[in-house]
Amino acid sequence: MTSTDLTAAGTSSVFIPGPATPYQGDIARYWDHEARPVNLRLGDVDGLYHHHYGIGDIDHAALGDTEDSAYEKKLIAELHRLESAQAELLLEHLGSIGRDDTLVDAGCGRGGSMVMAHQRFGCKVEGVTLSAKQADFANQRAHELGIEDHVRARVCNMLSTPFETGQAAGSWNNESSMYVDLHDLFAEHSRVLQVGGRYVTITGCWNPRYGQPSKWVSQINAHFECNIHSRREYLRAMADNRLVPQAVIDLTPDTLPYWELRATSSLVTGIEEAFIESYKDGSFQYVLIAADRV
Ligand SMILES: C[S@@+](CC[C@H](N)C(=O)[O-])C[C@H]1O[C@@H](n2cnc3c(N)ncnc32)[C@H](O)[C@@H]1O
Ligand SMILES: CC(C)=CCC/C(C)=C/COP(=O)(O)OP(=O)(O)O
Ligand SMILES: [Mg+2]
Repeated sequence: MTSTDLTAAGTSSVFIPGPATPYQGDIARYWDHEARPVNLRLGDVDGLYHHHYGIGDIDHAALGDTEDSAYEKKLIAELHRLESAQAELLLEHLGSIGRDDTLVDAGCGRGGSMVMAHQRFGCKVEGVTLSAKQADFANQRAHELGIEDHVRARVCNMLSTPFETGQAAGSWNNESSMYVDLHDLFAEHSRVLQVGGRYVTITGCWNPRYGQPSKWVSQINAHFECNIHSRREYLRAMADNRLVPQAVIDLTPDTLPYWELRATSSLVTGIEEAFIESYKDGSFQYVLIAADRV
């Protein structure tokens, strides 16, 4: 078995098993090397670093005149505001969470959603990511904010977590479920959640009404080395794992303004067209699913 001793990286002295599969090794490397300005410059706005997209209407008054020398800075702040609004919507769907509760963020990235969850509920938040760089980053931010006793990221496979059965009052995947088999994923959430606990995901999924994944969906998969599932697959895998949907919200119209604004910025990455076109032709959807663990 391969292993990583993260003592030198400052994260933990515990023995961490290597990736469960060669694919997971690819994904760990991908996120270890990720440093796109569209993510870092947005995170620098207020110290919440996200790896997900935005929702909501553009505040044109806040953006002001495109000719203004401060316009680009305002544009970055606006994109960041929309990404944080996305995380707020996800957290809202966790329902009422107490200070003594524990939440699990599966695929936590640099930890922006974890910090927001702690600030909202005062509770413990445990995150897992395949990337040691991301876990270090998230733990460093928690330390800087003085919340390291409540917010912690670990290098760990979300399909096989160290959490106790029934430990969590809530758990979520924020744009991280397209890297795993959904039956395996929901079996693990179902194990970790207490009965009556709440699971929430915000994800991009292909639309069964379109027929099969469109060329745009294939382009997004290739760009991120992920495997986008269909909406039908989500609902089936939840039903098979004691997760009963309470809300299924199509956020596609709410995320389009974010993409159209982002496409005009200097921080474009080249994937904007695929998101805009697939949302418009109906082959791809941005959805929130909130489910009760029964
Ligand atoms: C697009 S990022 C989303 C990050 C975060 N949820 C957010 O909203 O900012 C995808 C994340 O999923 C994580 N991930 C992918 N497969 C994973 C797995 N099998 N176990 C744990 N984390 C995984 C990656 O390491 C990365 O942190
Ligand atoms: C909705 C779908 C299909 C998401 C795929 C997962 C993903 C890579 C999310 C955004 O990460 P990011 O914030 O690092 O990406 P970017 O650099 O494009 O902002
Ligand atoms: Mg991003």
